[in-house]
Amino acid sequence: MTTSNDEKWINKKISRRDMLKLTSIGAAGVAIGASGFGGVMKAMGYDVFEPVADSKTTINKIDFYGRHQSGIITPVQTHIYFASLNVLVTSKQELQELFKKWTPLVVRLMNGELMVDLTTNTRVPTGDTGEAEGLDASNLSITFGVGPSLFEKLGMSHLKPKELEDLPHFPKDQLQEAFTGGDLCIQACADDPQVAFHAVRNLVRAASGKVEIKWSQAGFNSFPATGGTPRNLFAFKDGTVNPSITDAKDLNEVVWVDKGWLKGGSYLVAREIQMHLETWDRTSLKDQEATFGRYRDSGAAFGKTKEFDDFEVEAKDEKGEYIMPDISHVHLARKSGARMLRRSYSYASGVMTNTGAHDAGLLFVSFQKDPAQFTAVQNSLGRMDKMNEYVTHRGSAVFACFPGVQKGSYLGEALFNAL
Ligand SMILES: C=CC1=C(C)c2cc3[nH]c(cc4nc(cc5[nH]c(cc1n2)c(C)c5CCC(=O)O)C(CCC(=O)O)=C4C)c(C)c3C=C
Ligand SMILES: [Fe+2]
Repeated sequence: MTTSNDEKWINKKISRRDMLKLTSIGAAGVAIGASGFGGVMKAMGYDVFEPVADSKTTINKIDFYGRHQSGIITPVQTHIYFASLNVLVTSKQELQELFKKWTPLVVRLMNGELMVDLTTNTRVPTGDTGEAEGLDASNLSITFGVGPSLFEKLGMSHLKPKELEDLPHFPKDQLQEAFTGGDLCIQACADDPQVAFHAVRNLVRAASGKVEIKWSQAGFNSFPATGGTPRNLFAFKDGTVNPSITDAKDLNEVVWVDKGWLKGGSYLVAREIQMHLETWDRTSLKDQEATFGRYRDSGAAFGKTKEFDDFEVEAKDEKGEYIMPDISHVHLARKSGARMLRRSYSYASGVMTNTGAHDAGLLFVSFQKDPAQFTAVQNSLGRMDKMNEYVTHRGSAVFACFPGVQKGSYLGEALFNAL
């Protein structure tokens, strides 16, 4: 690390007297060689941020640094561990310190490394909980967002983007506090469930006393051996119509925020949606297909043969009836005219104790440049969506996900610089 980099990350203002002290230490050449300028600053009580680089040798690794955070246009991994957190810190400065602390830890986790180097002292708790030892980086991505409630809590309301509001109540919502809201989110996705869980567990542990988990959800996606779109727990291909993650123009139109401190970031909507599998399993295949307006096996839209064949939502048959039923999920979603990048995961969390039914469903996750895009689609689905018979929305949250981090910077820097 260079001296100029170190200097950039000094939290407190350095007084002239302190600077003189430092200069004399430097002149005397004491200890600086071993620990560097950063070490000296730390010893003097200054909080110094030490960046960690993306590893060039780790296999199955997603880069941390870049224009955008990982986990948004990263190819979808097989597992998610999503945590919504409330902050216990009471000042912006403490929150900034937390993100400075988290940043190098996140790079290490995404490098497939332990959070901290192992100690041989068995008398103290270990710095890393250890369950990811021997596992590779597993394409771990970690995405941080801030929720509307954070801004008022920490006296930063003037910096809350006007788009960042709790989602409105939708007609069929049965939201439970236990799956709703949160000041911050950590979305960890990986091709190994333990790697994703380990990341969240250790980041929360490193923030002990500063954050608490409000709600969390583990999820999975299974990809066909030959590749392609995963199927949800209703057995339908889910994620067919999505912006291409390599089409920069489309992503700028649909996903990336282009103004203010959030420029290069995106809004994440999370919906915990229970799927009533027992009811679905009693439904004929014909009705199941009519629910989506797509064929189950091929994933093609009604009247088409291949999954990605384009369709005209208003197209009618010779009897003058819509080819894609007008109350089907896809018809209504498409008709809204709004677009989003969906990145959802199935979950199966045991049994509903009151009914004995599966507690299973979809952790719906979408990214968009404005949460209004989600609201437009959900309003279009409204009370009409034929899928409503089979699902219950029980959780909802929205977060502004920071732009990407450049080496030497830290998560959320643009927000804190705007303070
Ligand atoms: C408000 C946004 C959406 C919610 C909530 C939602 C829930 C949900 N969806 C499925 C299954 C499928 N959805 C499909 C397509 C689709 N869904 C949305 C939006 C929401 N879905 C959009 C924008 C689209 C694409 C519409 C289009 O333009 O074609 C499909 C079809 C295949 C696909 O394109 O992915 C399925 C299947 C479930 C099970 C669910 C909640 C549990
Ligand atoms: Fe959908």
